[in-house]
Amino acid sequence: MKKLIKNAQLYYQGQLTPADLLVENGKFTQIAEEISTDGVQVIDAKQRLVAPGLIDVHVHFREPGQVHKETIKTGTLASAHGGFTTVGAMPNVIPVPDDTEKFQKQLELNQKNSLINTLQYAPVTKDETSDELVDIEALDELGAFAFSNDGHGIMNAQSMYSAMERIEAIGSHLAAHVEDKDLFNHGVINFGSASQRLGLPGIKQVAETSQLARDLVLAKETGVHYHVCHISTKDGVDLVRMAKDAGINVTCEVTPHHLLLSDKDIVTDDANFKMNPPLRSKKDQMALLDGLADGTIDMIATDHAPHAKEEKNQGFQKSAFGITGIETSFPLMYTRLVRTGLISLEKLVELMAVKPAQLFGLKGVGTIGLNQKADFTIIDLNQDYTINETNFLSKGTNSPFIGQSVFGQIQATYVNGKAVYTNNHEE
Ligand SMILES: NC(=O)N[C@@H](CC(=O)O)C(=O)O
Ligand SMILES: [Zn+2]
Ligand SMILES: [Zn+2]
Repeated sequence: MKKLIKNAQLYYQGQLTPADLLVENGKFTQIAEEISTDGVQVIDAKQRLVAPGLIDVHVHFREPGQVHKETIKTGTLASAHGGFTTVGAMPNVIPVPDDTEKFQKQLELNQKNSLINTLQYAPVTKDETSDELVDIEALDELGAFAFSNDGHGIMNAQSMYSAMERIEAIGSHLAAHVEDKDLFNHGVINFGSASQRLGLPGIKQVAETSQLARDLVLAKETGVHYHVCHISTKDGVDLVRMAKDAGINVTCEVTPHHLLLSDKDIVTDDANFKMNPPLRSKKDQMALLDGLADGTIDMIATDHAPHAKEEKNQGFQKSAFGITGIETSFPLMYTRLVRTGLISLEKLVELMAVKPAQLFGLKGVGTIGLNQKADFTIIDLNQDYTINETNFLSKGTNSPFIGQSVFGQIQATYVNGKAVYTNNHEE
């Protein structure tokens, strides 16, 4: 089945350009200023942005184990609704896929239930909490996207060192949730004025930065591609900047919420603002924006971490860490970073598609190109709407951005040339 996308404002080879695109057998077979062919289905993009399908290297689907929070089906539908066609799913499901049998089962589940490309992280250690490494080579062989113990820091330096050596040897990637468990203690909110004001136990910044500093030294020694998950502090950004200057093979991601909010925004005991790492100080937030602008931060990732309502309506002390995020990421980033002039639209597409693909070595995604598979999204940059709980296709509806007005509504998302989400009846 052929499809002709007419009147696109296309992101192509780093630039925005008016174009038509022909899709045949799931691939782009022609990209030109004007294409006319008969007997094809025509989709009028109406001068809207046509971007490569967005890529999020950090999401949590909760299947198996906690399907009341999210399933692979609802998570991937929510992703498509957010303009995403490729995601990296973290392995903190139950059971953790920490051997070849469980990993194979996880891949099969993903395959069976995903509407988009779901890439699967393998854990670094057994159960994500032990010091014992998984069979890194075997899980890589099965198709692990990368390795991460997300949700937990890797406390044992020897385990981290060996993991890095082995992951480097196979050319894979290590994505680190940097958190020193002892320094983190029982905190629920950033340590500082907000924790004091609300009388809640604080999470010290050094819980993040001390482990990050250790890891950067180990990464230098081993040469591994070391990726920092959800960086949240000024000191963290400074460390990554120094490490990059020193030639260490490090990349990092930041979430929309850490870029747009600080602990000042937490005015009541509302767990829509509870996530790990926590929202930091205004100074940290500004440093993240600087790090994004100067290239220290390589990409935006949502850390989409859905939970059930009852798990999020119990205040900071008792609610779960994590918020829904994949559906609001593009509109928020576009509205708050591009429309305000902080970054260009081209740069945003780089941060949300091009760079994640490039830095994680993903072939054939993250850009639009001839004979490449047709993974793309159509976005109306001039359509505004209000984020509210009923918009979400994810089972998780807890967001600190509810009530906010945003531009950049996703009109449709295509994977292999097939619509996996459309907000109207054009297809
Ligand atoms: N970010 C969170 O607050 N929670 C994540 C775990 C994680 O990303 O560390 C989760 O799995 O719920
Ligand atoms: Zn994490
Ligand atoms: Zn996470």
